[in-house]
Amino acid sequence: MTSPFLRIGTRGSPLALWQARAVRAALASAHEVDEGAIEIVTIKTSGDQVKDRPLADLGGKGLFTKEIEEALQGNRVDIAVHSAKDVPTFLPDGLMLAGCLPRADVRDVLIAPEYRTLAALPEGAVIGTASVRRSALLKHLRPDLKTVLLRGNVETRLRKVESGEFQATLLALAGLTRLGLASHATEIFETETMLPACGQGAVAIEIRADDETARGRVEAIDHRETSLALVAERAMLAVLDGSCKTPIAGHAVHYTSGSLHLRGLVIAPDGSEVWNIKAEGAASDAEKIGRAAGEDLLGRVPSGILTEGPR
Ligand SMILES: NCc1[nH]cc(CCC(=O)O)c1CC(=O)O
Repeated sequence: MTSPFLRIGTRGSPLALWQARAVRAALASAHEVDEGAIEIVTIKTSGDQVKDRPLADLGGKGLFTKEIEEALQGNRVDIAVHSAKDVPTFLPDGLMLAGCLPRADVRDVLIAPEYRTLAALPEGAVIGTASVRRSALLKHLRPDLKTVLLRGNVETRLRKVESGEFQATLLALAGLTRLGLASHATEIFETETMLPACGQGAVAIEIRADDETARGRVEAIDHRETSLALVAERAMLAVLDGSCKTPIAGHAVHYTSGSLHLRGLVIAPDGSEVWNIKAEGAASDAEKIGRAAGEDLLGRVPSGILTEGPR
């Protein structure tokens, strides 16, 4: 038996599998190998197992990546494919991000089958979301709304809102689109209204830093504009030590002129206060732009906001 061209580690959720297959297709085409030569290995993560508690209670980020990263470190897979949004701010030793697919739409959407828009939701309406960022931004826009924990994969969340358990939920348009479910969106929020999570809409590929072969193969499909935007967003997060507890948002846009614009914010979990930052520079300085934005926010946001989680 010949050994596979590459082994891809991924979660087994429909969204994760879509992403892994998209990476496989891009690799097969760039390297002119049969898709069958690229193996997809599904791995269960802790995030897939614990469904009844907020992610913040479970020690923050890494829940959807830990076991996949262990498989990567243990040489059981060669590359790991993740939603960039779920990749921890600080990677485990010996691992690195080597590339991204072209970014999809970064916007969040409302799914409110009965009321359709945020403005039309009745006073005190209940919104199901597992994201402290979305919960805080929603409350900033509509302080009367209630948010409750809603975990589970995209399909489960849709089912709960459609059965009337909640009046609405918020999801990333990118995930819905990948699953062919974008028609469920009843309102699309512009990024000015609801700044996305760092990495939202991007698919990132992680490798062992010392694996030159995998690196070369992944770099051949890297979408540079997306990777540079991700570098800026993640550099900002690294300064703020972003965790699931602290609502942080960030979005960088790479313009064809070669400039990179980054917007970021930190928001009090109850939505009562927001700290914004805008930064720009040459895309080649992506890391510097992100770090400076993070440091600017760090200087203005009360430390209690960054260290205390919402309860
Ligand atoms: N944490 C779950 C997760 N991770 C990535 C996406 C959507 C796809 C993306 O943003 O690339 C989602 C679901 C959601 O937030 O709606």
